[in-house]
Amino acid sequence: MTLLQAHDVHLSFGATPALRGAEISVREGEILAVMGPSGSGKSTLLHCLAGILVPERGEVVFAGRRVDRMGEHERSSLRRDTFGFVFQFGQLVPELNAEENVALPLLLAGVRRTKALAEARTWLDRLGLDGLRLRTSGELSGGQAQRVALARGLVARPRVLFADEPTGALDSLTGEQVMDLLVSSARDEGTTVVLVTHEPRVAAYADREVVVRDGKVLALAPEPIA
Ligand SMILES: Nc1ncnc2c1ncn2[C@@H]1O[C@H](COP(=O)(O)OP(=O)(O)OP(=O)(O)O)[C@@H](O)[C@H]1O
Repeated sequence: MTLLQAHDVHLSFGATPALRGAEISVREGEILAVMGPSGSGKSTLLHCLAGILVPERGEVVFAGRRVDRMGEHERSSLRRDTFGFVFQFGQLVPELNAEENVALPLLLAGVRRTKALAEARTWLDRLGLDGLRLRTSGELSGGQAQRVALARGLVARPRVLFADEPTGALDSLTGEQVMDLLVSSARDEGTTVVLVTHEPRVAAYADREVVVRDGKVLALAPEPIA
């Protein structure tokens, strides 16, 4: 079943067209990799799907709801309550420790602090970070910080996890560890994942790949079975 869809989406930044009639369908529970060269429009497409940006033309539909027609308040509730995010550079709040960073989405959703922190600890344990829960981002390695960011992206049990180059700042071994955790956690939780990456090794973790080129989405045929 299709959970999230963009149809004929156009968006420009000034004179620069970033999306020019993008079409994409994301099925419930799948891990979809969005590939393509630098500047092709991958991040802009992710931002439109996630209700961060509003297209100038076209439709974005999540679970039957027109995201492109929502006001800022409704889109921000959707992002907070239904979507999770992991970005390239973790973007942890530097003043907070790992446990508090992970608890943030729950606190923003109104969950009591003790409950939110307990849930955060569960996720830190799951991602092998139990010894690091009181460290701030400055006291974590890049891979550890990105695992904390992953825990934060998943803690509120989002329907869709948007991951924009989640391993882009990591060496390849650390990147693979983060992808292993991302994929296994998403599968366990039944979370749908939209993964933007330009690395084929990262895209190989996905169930399906599409390529963005010049603001349009090209679907790839499935690999023939050898
Ligand atoms: N906030 C912005 N202001 C101006 N131009 C932008 C902005 N965001 C993106 N663009 C432009 O829109 C086009 C698409 O950018 P986008 O970031 O979506 O591509 P991308 O495929 O994700 O690239 P990369 O892999 O390098 O991150 C590019 O030409 C980019 O320079």
